[in-house]
Amino acid sequence: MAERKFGYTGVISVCATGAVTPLPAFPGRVIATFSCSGEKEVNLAVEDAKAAFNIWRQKSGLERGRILLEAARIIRERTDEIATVESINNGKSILEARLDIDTSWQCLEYYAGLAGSMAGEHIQLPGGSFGYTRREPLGVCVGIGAWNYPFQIASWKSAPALACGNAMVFKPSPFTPVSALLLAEIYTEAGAPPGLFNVVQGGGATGQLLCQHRDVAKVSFTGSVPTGTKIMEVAAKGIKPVTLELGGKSPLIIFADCNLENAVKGALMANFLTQGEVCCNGTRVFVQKEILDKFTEQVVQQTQRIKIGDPLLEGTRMGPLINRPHLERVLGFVKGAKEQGAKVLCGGDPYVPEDPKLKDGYFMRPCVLGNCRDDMTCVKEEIFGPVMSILSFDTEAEVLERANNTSFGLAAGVFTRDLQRAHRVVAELQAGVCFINNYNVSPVELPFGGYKKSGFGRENGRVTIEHYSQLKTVCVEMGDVESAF
Ligand SMILES: NC(=O)C1=CN([C@@H]2O[C@H](COP(=O)(O)OP(=O)(O)OC[C@H]3O[C@@H](n4cnc5c(N)ncnc54)[C@H](O)[C@@H]3O)[C@@H](O)[C@H]2O)C=CC1
Repeated sequence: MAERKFGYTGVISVCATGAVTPLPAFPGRVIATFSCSGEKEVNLAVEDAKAAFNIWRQKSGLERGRILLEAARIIRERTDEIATVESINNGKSILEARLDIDTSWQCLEYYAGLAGSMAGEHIQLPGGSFGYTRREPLGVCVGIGAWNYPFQIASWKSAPALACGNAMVFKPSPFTPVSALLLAEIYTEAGAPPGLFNVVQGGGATGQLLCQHRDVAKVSFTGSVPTGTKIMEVAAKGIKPVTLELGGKSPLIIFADCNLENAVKGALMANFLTQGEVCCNGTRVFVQKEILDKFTEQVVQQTQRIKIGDPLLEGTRMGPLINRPHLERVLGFVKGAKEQGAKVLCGGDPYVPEDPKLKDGYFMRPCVLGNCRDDMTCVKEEIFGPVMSILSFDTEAEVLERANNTSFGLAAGVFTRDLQRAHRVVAELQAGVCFINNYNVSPVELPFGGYKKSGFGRENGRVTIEHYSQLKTVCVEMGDVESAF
């Protein structure tokens, strides 16, 4: 077995006992052991990031961009290797892991391009006086990630942070601790000062230590609503800005005039990527009555064809869920849905692959639920697994009201051939990210983030610069002081 040791940037608290082996991760097998960071290690990591920040903030945007571009190049070159680690880390198929790595280096490239163009304004004032603004970094930012897109989340948070001149201490989810370390290694190799992107490991306690640290200027968090609430409370005590990327229960609206083939593909994209463990999934699929039967039949057929198994095999399209308790939770939602009157049209049960090595894996068959009503738990709560709920509707006004009847507001989708209807509907949808005639594509040029309880702040796109920088106003007097005294 080839051994691979993970390198770290600067002083970090991670202690990987033994090497991580990027070979088939048999279910339940320990691939790496990390110790959680306590107060001492968190302090060291922040101290280290502060030192790096003092070097980094003095570089021009162009210089920072050059290092980000180099890091993007290294990620691109190592795509297969990183994707393999990510697939083992999370359980997602190798095909999807490669896509995650692609969007990661694209994000670095995008912000590398913007780094050199960040600028303030010059404002003329009376009597030859003037003012100007400087766009300055915030300092040491903290990134806290969920387990579903470990490398991508670390990249989407660090790229804009670093482009703006900040340092970042990042804490991955304890369920997927491995791949963020590769990113740290790559930033260093690309020429970033040691400690600029620093990784600490641990769970909630470590996360809290980071959020409350007095030298931390900002927290960007991806995870659940309850944790987001706690983070906001802690950040409020220090008057720290936060970006919160939280959960969702997004609607996908299929009108009768849609291109049915695309709508069916869209519904699968909206529900079954990364074993359904995707925050922006369109899990409430509203289908106009006229095409309900046809749509449902085709969706079920295609869902049954999804190949489940070893995520490292090229043909696999769905791997295991993140862990046993989560699998049981998702299966529990299916059971509850049946009890409330939903009909399981396919899947929703544990899956045992033929390969004996995989027999204890956390696999389940992707599930389509019919006969759903808006008041069912499976329709109201985020399941975060491969479970699609199909609901039927009659009119546009009705479906809009039902689609918006949720405390979440991350994403929404609409399939129709009617151009005016498409834009009219998305204008009314209470969601931060809307898709017309597609679902779950996330080009890094477009801002991503939620409305309502799905959070605030944005990742990707130009706007994120606002979330990782602050504006300094400089007022310059060219005449004499006119004193009031
Ligand atoms: N909007 C978005 O971009 C995304 C949102 N999510 C959401 O994340 C959730 C699933 O991810 P999980 O990892 O289970 O979420 P989680 O909220 O349990 O944990 C997320 C991260 O927060 C850390 N954490 C836990 N307690 C903390 C505390 N008190 N202070 C600071 N950090 C703390 C965890 O260790 C982990 O790194 C789902 O609700 C999903 O919708 C997931 C991916 C993307």
